[in-house]
Amino acid sequence: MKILIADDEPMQRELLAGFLLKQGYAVSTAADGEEALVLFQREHPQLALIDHRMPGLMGDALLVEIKARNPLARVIMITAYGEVGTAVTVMKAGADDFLEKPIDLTQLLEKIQQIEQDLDIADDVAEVAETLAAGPLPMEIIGSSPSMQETLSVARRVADSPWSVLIQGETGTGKELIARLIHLLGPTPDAPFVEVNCAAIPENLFESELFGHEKGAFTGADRQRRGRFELARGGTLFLDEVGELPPLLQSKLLRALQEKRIHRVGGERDIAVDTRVIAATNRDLRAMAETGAFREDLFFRLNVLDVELPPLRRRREDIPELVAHFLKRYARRPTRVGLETMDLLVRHDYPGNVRELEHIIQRSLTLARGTVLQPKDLPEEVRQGPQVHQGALQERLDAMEREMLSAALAQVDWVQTQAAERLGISERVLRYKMGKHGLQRPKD
Ligand SMILES: Nc1ncnc2c1ncn2[C@@H]1O[C@H](COP(=O)(O)OP(=O)(O)OP(=O)(O)O)[C@@H](O)[C@H]1O
Repeated sequence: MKILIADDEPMQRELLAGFLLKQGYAVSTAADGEEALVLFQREHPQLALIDHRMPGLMGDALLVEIKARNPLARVIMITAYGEVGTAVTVMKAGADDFLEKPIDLTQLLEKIQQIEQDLDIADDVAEVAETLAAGPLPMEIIGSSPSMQETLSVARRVADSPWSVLIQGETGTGKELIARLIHLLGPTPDAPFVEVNCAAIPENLFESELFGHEKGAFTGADRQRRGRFELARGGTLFLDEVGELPPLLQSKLLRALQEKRIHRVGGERDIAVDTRVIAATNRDLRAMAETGAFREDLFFRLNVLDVELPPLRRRREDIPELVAHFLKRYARRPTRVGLETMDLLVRHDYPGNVRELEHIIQRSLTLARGTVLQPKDLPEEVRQGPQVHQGALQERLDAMEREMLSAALAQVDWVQTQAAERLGISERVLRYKMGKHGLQRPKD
């Protein structure tokens, strides 16, 4: 049996690894959650021993990621002594078992042997892991409309080349899905696919997140850490919402792409990386490059190949098929969609695109009484159908929206989290709306 140990505490890690090796198990060790995930993808262990408290990707998050990649893999969570609450939480979150510190090695061995007995199906685990490792499979991408077919055929053609790809499309159109498809169809489908959401990382942590850091590089850097660029070595680095990358990082990314080398924060030497970069954006990056809001040379680097994802309202013929797909995925029992309901679904405009449709189906399923979705199960804005008073009214509303957005943003010095909170919308919706109205932080 292969066992993965994830613990940031070197002593504990080595103690466990040494003990388990002596018992004849194949052991690999990781010092943090990200590394653990990479190892998990590569080696398909049947069991992971995870320290609940780790910096970076926490034990909880790692648990979820592992179970998402292979539901059959077992996870034993190591919790601090006396933290009954934590133990309950991790079990609820899907851990198979937990052990309190200090670890009783005899007890650990018993648990492992029990798992081994349960896992006569050990071979199946490896097989499932292999199919799941790279995320959603290509056939899960729905779209027979001509525009989606065109997009998919471009994606297939660019997959083989080593060049950077820029995927453009509104929020929720499936950019990440296409990025995974390109990775899977590329020359190294088994290598890691590592995602970075450029809008979600605080500016001061960006460089270390992307390129890693050496021990002591800054206050709090109490150990060496590899960045996502390095973790994606040989595979694909997916830079989501690349338009949000701060200017300094834009230069550093450009250098990394040009020289195929990176530099950890506080590091003395360069590290060669043969990582393919796929970037995605819901903003008009070309326009941003033209106005100087995004480095033009970086734009050209990223945009060597480009894939365009059409908004859902431009390919309404895909809607029924997507509805069927999400019903199959989320309905607990066979469920149909009434004619009138489907009609409303096809006519809705979906500013949040496929993700919005997915959420609508999920939500409707929880509201529906019978096995047929009715119009009353749909959210208000879908049920009302397309607005008749477009034109003048729409223009006024748009103008009002734009004004409210820019006022809210200016009040909080363009901190998007705070502006979204003031407006009572999610950050994602805020960014979408900023894109729609071409709102950008003014340069000082
Ligand atoms: N063609 C499709 N077939 C099936 N599912 C899809 C399709 N397109 C998108 N989805 C689903 O819709 C959701 C959103 O897709 P994804 O995260 O890839 O969008 P995105 O463009 O990367 O969004 P964002 O810009 O907000 O990051 C996901 O759950 C994805 O699985």
